[in-house]
Amino acid sequence: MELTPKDRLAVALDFPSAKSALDLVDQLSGTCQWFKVGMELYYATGNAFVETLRNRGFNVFLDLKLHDIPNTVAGAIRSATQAGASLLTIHASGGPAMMAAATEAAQAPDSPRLLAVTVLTSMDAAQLAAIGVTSSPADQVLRLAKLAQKSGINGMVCSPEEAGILRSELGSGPLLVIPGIRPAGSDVGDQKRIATPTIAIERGASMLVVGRPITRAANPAETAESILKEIERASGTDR
Ligand SMILES: O=C(O)c1cc(=O)[nH]c(=O)n1[C@@H]1O[C@H](COP(=O)(O)O)[C@@H](O)[C@H]1O
Repeated sequence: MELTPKDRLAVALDFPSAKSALDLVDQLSGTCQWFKVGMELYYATGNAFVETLRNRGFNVFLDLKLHDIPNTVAGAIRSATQAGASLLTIHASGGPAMMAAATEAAQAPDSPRLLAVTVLTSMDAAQLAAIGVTSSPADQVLRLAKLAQKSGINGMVCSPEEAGILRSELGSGPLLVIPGIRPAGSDVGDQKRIATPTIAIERGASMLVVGRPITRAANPAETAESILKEIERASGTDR
């Protein structure tokens, strides 16, 4: 996937209705090219909202984080494909059989490209230990990312902390999509493994996912513009 600087920022539309999401989209149109539709908005609006964004010329990242038995995930991917999203997330922790079934279900030319979510950026070592994972977040991310790659999934979601290790271990092929982005001085909120846009890009991120630092900013378009400038500066020095 060829990425222009504008393609390297996806704004997370974590809103409860089409109206509130479109209010923000209107403010960002002209600045941003990619929007992420996650569970909150998708459960409220379904494929219709994805189609609305497509009709306005935007690229859609459908973040459904599918995690179920292989047959169910494959069916969900076929249903979601009808919406016209370019990217779709599944949980790598669903395991290799689930990821293989997902790959198989996303072979149509109009299928979204799949991204395997490794370890949520809201989790730290203590949260992982609480669910019985005693590896460090970085080791667990790498394990899941390698499994995803073997299952035919060539895009991963991880935190900025692991972007560098995944880029060096997996090579230049995978699309590394990085949430947990916090421009200097912004609220951390519920995120645990975070970094600035510059650090994430320098570590090899393909695309950054930014929600609240933009959607809750006093001037979302200005904030998005300054993040895009930061991405451009950082990519100029790195890739
Ligand atoms: O798959 C994701 O996009 C995702 C994975 C992850 O590990 N962490 C994570 O925060 N996200 C999403 O990225 C966005 C981050 O939002 P902010 O924390 O508001 O910037 C949210 O929409 C999350 O659902």
